[in-house]
Amino acid sequence: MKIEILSADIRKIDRYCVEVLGIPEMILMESAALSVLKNIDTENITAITIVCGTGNNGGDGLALSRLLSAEGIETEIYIIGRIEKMSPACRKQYEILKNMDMEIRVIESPEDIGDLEISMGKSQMTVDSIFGIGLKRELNSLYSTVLDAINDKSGEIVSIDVPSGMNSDTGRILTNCVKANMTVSFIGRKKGFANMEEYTGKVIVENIGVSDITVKKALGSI
Ligand SMILES: NC(=O)C1=CN([C@@H]2O[C@H](COP(=O)(O)OP(=O)(O)OC[C@H]3O[C@@H](n4cnc5c(N)ncnc54)[C@H](OP(=O)(O)O)[C@@H]3O)[C@@H](O)[C@H]2O)[C@H](O)CC1
Ligand SMILES: [K+]
Repeated sequence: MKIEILSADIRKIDRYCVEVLGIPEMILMESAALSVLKNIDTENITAITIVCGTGNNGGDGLALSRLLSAEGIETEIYIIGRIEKMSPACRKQYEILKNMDMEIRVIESPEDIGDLEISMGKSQMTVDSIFGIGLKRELNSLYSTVLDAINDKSGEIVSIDVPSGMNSDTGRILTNCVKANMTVSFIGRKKGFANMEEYTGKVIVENIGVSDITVKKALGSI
């Protein structure tokens, strides 16, 4: 889509895909993860740290971790926040990784970010999948500390859908924000990205298998 899009529109499109077209949420998530993978130079990267939240943006990151590890890339996976808070799709991705015996470290307190800092320092890339279009309110010290650490310790940074810390509708920074080299955003360029390249880096829009006609139907414009 060439238009700039609001989170409310993305939610309508999501609902339309799931409830009217019958596309399972997990399929949309897999498409999202595959579209991020497509934009990562897997030939030249050996280690990636993936930092996930507990919503569906985090679920995208967990799905991507599985795809990256299948490519032979060393993945260091972190979840920020409490497991009990996970959205159903994020939890499902978490359970799949657990069934695969993949190591996942959970950080619930800003004092516990030591391993994460070491992982990001050793990796060539950090994937930011903490918050997408679902970010609300100012960040607490756990999240603001982690976002600062991502900016300080990472090599290249790729944000999934939205650089974490930014309101995707307005571009407002809630406390602080990841400064990505690249943001792979889904379905449409988010309205809040205008003049925010310092945080988004290069923006790539991927359709995740949702056509322009589906978008128009979902939004009631045809
Ligand atoms: N059609 C699509 O584009 C698809 C997008 N996908 C991905 O899904 C996310 C949106 O997922 P959602 O679960 O709605 O939202 P987020 O993951 O961005 O965030 C929700 C969680 O974050 C918590 N939250 C929000 N603000 C804060 C804050 N300031 N501090 C701490 N925690 C916060 C929120 O908790 P609440 O307490 O507020 O309920 C949630 O736990 C989209 O961006 C894409 O990446 C799909 O995967 C595919 C389809
Ligand atoms: K993100």
